[in-house]
Amino acid sequence: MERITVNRFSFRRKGSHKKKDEAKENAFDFSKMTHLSQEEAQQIDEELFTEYAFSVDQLMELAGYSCAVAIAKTFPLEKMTRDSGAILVCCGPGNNGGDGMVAARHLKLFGYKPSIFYPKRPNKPLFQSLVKQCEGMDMPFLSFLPSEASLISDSYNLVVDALFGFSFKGPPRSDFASVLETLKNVEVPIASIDVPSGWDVEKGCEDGLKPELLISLTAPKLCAKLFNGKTHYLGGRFIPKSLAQKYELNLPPYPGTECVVELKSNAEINGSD
Ligand SMILES: NC(=O)C1=CN([C@@H]2O[C@H](COP(=O)(O)OP(=O)(O)OC[C@H]3O[C@@H](n4cnc5c(N)ncnc54)[C@H](OP(=O)(O)O)[C@@H]3O)[C@@H](O)[C@H]2O)[C@@H](O)CC1
Ligand SMILES: [K+]
Repeated sequence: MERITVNRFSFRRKGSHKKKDEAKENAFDFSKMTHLSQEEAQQIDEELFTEYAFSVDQLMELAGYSCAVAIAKTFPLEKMTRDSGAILVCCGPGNNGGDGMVAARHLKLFGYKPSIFYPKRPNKPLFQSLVKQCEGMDMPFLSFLPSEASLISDSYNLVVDALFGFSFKGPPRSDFASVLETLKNVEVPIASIDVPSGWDVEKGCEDGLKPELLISLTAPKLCAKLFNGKTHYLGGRFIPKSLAQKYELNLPPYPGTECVVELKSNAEINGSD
């Protein structure tokens, strides 16, 4: 490795870090990547709060930010054709919905035009603040979701699915069943946060949503083995090394200071591409 010495300090020559990261990524065996069960995902989440004393809003901010970055990398603003970057962010009643509002806030700062559909709001300060932040940044909240999928496809470039994450237990109850049915029929791409909503966290769902982008947080869940969309990112770069070792998480390294890392598609992993 080439080093330059300036006074007493020694620096790696610019670019050598990048090459090292790329080499590590290339060396990663995706066929051995960790996929979490629902219970493991919930246990890790719980430990982050209890053993490591993180607060929910800290992790939600990092999770949502990484989703916004993955979305912007996959669907660049300048390629969007409808209403200069209009996107629809659908948020559910749990923390997955919270990630969705954080992602919406960052996407707005990146120049997109998010509208939010948030039909079931928990009566908790965290979620009330997230709503207030989004309203304060001029993001409209839809009072209902058009039941005709074509109205959504005509108005938005992308739907962000932040309805349910790793705590979903199917089948979807009536209030959200119709929302999921509508989203199944939209023709614009869907970006799902952590788990495609309506999918069983471990077994997936054959006739469920078919997102084009999936952003797995912490680690892919078992259902991600059935994800056939174009792009898969890992985000939520907040896992302490000791926790990763305890759960034997085998995940590709994040490049440099990036908050997301792109994962190989299942077709590439299984060699059918
Ligand atoms: N460590 C990490 O990686 C971090 C992850 N984070 C994020 O948190 C997400 C997990 O969040 P979560 O645990 O709050 O649950 P989530 O999946 O949003 O949904 C629960 C809600 O759904 C409801 N519900 C369930 N089944 C239903 C059904 N069949 N039909 C209808 N409703 C149903 C359920 O209702 P209940 O059954 O309680 O009445 C409850 O209201 C995770 O995926 C990631 O996005 C980050 O924010 C922080 C760090
Ligand atoms: K989701």
